Amino acid sequence: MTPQVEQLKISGQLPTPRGVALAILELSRRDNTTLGEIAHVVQTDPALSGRLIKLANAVSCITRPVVSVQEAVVRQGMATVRHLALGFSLLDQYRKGACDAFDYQGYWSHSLLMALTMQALGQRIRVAAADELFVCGLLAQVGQLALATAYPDDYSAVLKAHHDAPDQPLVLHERNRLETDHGELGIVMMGDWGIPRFFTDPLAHYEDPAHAGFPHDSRANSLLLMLRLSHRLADFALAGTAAQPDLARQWVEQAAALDIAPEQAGAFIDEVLASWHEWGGLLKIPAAALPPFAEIYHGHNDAEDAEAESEPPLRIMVADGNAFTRRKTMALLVEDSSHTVYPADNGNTALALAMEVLPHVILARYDLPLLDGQELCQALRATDEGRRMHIVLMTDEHNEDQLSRAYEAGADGYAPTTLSAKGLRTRLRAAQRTVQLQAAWEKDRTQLRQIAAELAVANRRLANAALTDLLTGLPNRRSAMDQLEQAWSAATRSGLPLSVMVIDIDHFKTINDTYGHAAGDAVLREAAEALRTSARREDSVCRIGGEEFLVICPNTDLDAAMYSAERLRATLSSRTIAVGETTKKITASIGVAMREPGTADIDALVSAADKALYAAKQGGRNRTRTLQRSHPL
Ligand SMILES: Nc1nc2c(ncn2[C@@H]2O[C@H](COP(=O)(O)OP(=O)(O)OP(=O)(O)O)[C@@H](O)[C@H]2O)c(=O)[nH]1
Repeated sequence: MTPQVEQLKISGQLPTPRGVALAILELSRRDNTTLGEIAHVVQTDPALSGRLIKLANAVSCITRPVVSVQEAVVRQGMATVRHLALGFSLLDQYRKGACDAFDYQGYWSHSLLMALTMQALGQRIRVAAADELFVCGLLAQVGQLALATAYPDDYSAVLKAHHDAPDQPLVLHERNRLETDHGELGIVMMGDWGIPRFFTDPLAHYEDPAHAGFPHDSRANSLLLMLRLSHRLADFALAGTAAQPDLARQWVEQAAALDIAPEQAGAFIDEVLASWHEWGGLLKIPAAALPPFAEIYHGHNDAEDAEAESEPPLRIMVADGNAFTRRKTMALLVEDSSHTVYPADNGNTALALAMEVLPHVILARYDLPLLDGQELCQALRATDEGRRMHIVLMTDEHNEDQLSRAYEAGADGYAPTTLSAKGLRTRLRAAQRTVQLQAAWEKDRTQLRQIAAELAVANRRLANAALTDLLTGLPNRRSAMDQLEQAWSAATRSGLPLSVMVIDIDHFKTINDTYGHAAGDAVLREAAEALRTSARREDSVCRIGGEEFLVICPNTDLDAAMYSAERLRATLSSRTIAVGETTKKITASIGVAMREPGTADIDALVSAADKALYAAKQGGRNRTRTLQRSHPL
């Protein structure tokens, strides 16, 4: 401990909790204090009671909600309650102070977000109780508050100097002027408050982790990474909108070191920021609501988009049972890239995850637990999706037998586990080419399918146009003959009768001559519409000549056809049709014929109806005739 810190402690100038928090702190130092006694003291402070209950519920989502202070105290334990009471007490007492350049509100806003991030990370990475991590985050920078409290004027000068020379770390500015720094001071204070060294040791190094020297797989190292990530998230939330996209990307890169895959980052951050906003309201600390993290993160510029297009982002799965090498590989993969990386810590998880997220590339350790790399490869290659994946097996030693077994199992490549960033990029390039080819092929296939679909539509339109009379929309002569051919075949097969009628508008030439061709066209359209809507549903009305219509009547004998024809004739003659400026009544003559054993083909049938039509015209028009046997009509 430096003399300055010693001096500060003696002079009593450092922030200290008061009231209930102080009582709890002192009570918990005694050997025989019970949780019931602590709960009793907590209850005397309604604000503290509410905050403890809220926190207890935030981390115990599986069990039933906590509703009483006693329960919250039992669930959190004496040490945690003591530290939470301390943190909240400091927050309430030091909302403002004499240090002009110190942003007290901003300090608590940052600390609160660190606390909530630590708590949320604690739910994923179980290095300590989530409530303890909350306190650890809340007090992580309490040394700054202490310096602002003890040396208000000097610390203002320190902050101004840091503002003018931001490249130099704050601790250096602090040391230059005050011969101590917030890190050192904070750790001493927390030690005095009984916060275990397990929490305070990483605090000494998290702002400069390169010199920490903790073993990579140690809890202290995890805690250090968590503190760093929490600090970065608080920096991100409090930064201006211009700086946020870059900070967001840095955060995602660093989060990979704690197995938080980039696509999980958004949901994680949004959730933490939502609770920050909520707690901010509760504690009356600024905590602005931010847009969804994905929106900030994807604020790419055009140059980046162009780059991404030339090197498409990949879905990459890193399957490695060793947490350290897995995180290292993940960190290398997300560095300067927009790849999405999925971690798996054993072969079974890797297989299930691969089938779910369909990665483009799999980097799998040969010695994966449960299902080794070779077995994973074989299992994947047995599936359609798995055959498209680019699989690189990784091993520690160069072993010829393993190498040949890896290729036999279907691996695309082989790499040492100690792969450098450059080596990794080289291997990804091959996968990227395959993905680009697959994407180009997929694009071509989609385009071809589109063209084929458009052609089919165009062909159908053409076919329809070729079979449709443009003026009336009715099937034209060609279509009529096709339909009649089909009806003829059906009648041959079924032995059912088949009849046709030929309908010709009377004195149509006069309409044309009197009112003009356009008026004639209008009359034809009206007549066609009248015939189409009045004919029986199973009959087909077609226009086979100028003012001549053919009606095909399947499964209809002569009597029924004559009856139906007469109905159509009556319909036409009852209509008043607008012709130019005036209206006109039209009539039509109809010839009917039924297929008989002696009828040779469809031409003979239509010709028989034509002859009957001629008879109708001869008989005075506006009538229906058949020549096949005498008929009362
Ligand atoms: N407006 C118009 N007229 C057409 C069309 N097709 C044919 N015509 C005319 O229809 C008339 C047919 O007349 P005709 O077959 O001589 O006999 P009609 O005047 O109908 O007298 P009948 O059939 O003997 O009652 C001709 O003047 C053709 O020019 C068309 O698409 N539009």
